[in-house]
Amino acid sequence: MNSKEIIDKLLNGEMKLYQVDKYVSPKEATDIRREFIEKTASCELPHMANYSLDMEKASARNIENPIGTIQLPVGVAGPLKINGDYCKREVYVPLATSEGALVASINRGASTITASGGVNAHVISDIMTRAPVIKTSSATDALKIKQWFIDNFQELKEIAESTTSHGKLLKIDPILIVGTYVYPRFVYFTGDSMGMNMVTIASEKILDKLAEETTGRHIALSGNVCVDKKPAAINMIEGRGKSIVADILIPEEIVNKKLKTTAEAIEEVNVAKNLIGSAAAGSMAYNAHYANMVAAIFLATGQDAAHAVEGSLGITTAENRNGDLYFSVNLPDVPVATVGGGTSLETAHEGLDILGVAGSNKAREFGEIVAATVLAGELSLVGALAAGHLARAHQELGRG
Ligand SMILES: CC(C)(COP(=O)([O-])OP(=O)([O-])OC[C@H]1O[C@@H](n2cnc3c(N)ncnc32)[C@H](O)[C@@H]1OP(=O)([O-])[O-])[C@@H](O)C(=O)NCCC(=O)NCCSC(=O)C[C@@](C)(O)CC(=O)[O-]
Ligand SMILES: NC(=O)C1=CN([C@@H]2O[C@H](COP(=O)(O)OP(=O)(O)OC[C@H]3O[C@@H](n4cnc5c(N)ncnc54)[C@H](OP(=O)(O)O)[C@@H]3O)[C@@H](O)[C@H]2O)C=CC1
Repeated sequence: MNSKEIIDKLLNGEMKLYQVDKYVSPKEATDIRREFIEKTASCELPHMANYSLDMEKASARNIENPIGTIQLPVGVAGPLKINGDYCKREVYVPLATSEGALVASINRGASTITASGGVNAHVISDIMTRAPVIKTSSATDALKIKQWFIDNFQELKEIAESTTSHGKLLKIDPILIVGTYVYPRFVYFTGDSMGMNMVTIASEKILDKLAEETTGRHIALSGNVCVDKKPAAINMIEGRGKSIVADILIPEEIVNKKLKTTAEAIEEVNVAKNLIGSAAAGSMAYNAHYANMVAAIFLATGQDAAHAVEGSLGITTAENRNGDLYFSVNLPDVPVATVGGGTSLETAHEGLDILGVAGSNKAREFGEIVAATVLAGELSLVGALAAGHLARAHQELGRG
């Protein structure tokens, strides 16, 4: 069948968009679907058509019904000096965004940090979670299922780990009970992958065993106690992905020169805005804009963009120490990968290459870089608010 015949079949409803791949190569299928959309939406898509990415590879594992790619500008911030447990060097950070002033802001934070000797960063927890929901007939039965998980942990660990050569089931904790429903939170180590496919496959095996040995009926493989891609207190407290803390002491003269303000003013803004303002609003993110830095790095390096929701959680602290500024960011929930998922898409791999963290044994180093970048952007924005420069900056850089 040639492309004209396929488009005719698509237009008259005889073929579905995802069936095009059966007749032509992934690249041709992409072109045909795009042409079909151009016809049905009466528009032209020359920019989505223009890409260098290997669509055959992408359509095998990253995308269904592809019609092309989108492009976002990528800027860099740096040099950013990091004194981490895994990352001990200066980096230039790739950032994909369309928000004018954001890269400038992170760059200013990086400049402030590097002039101050670097930012400290520590990964304090490294896990990925999946929590199914299981239905029982009574709270008493629910407690029995909870006990079954506790009593059989070693065997369940072996079952889960039989599905992966890198994943490890660390614990099942907490096991929540709500009436007749049981929510065991399976906590895994997933190596350098973000791990959601890995832990989902492993957890399903555990549920097969549950079905064989108990009367519990699993209703859904994800019962929302994981908590994946939603903001949640359990993730803030227990952690998810990498939990990371980064901090720095910035000398008074550098605060004055680079941020055009004082430690006292920054402390005041942080308390009034990030702590009290967030509490008054019922926000779960006691910070100014972690999501900005997390989303921009995630887009540049092939992370799952929806996880920016989780990366937005966390608390910023700022202290005036006799004119010097102590500043910290605390990120409990940053799911990152240097293998798997979208990390092998060509531009994503290049983004990881800029940071020197593509491939195995790099995920914690990457986590520290994310946290250091978050500190850079957070510091600059809180500094701009303290100096009264926010509107001016966006007037100049966001409306050029
Ligand atoms: C815009 C600045 C940086 C100007 O800051 P400045 O101090 O007036 O600029 P400067 O010309 O004196 O330069 C200082 C440093 O900024 C950097 N810099 C300066 N200009 C550029 C540029 N064009 N390109 C790249 N880097 C730039 C550069 O690092 C430079 O230092 P150097 O390296 O030369 O020693 C500052 O005013 C700023 O950071 N403002 C805050 C902007 C910001 O953080 N926006 C984030 C988005 S806001 C948002 O989305 C969330 C929000 C606000 O709604 C959340 C909430 O509710 O809080
Ligand atoms: N399934 C779901 O419910 C959800 C899926 N996702 C998607 O899941 C994807 C991410 O899942 P994820 O499991 O990370 O990725 P992949 O499904 O891409 O799997 C990555 C695999 O890489 C292998 N691997 C090779 N080297 C390493 C290493 N050094 N460390 C760890 N693993 C290694 C592992 O194989 P082995 O296991 O054999 O050791 C691992 O399973 C993303 O595309 C994301 O969008 C997101 C949210 C939910």
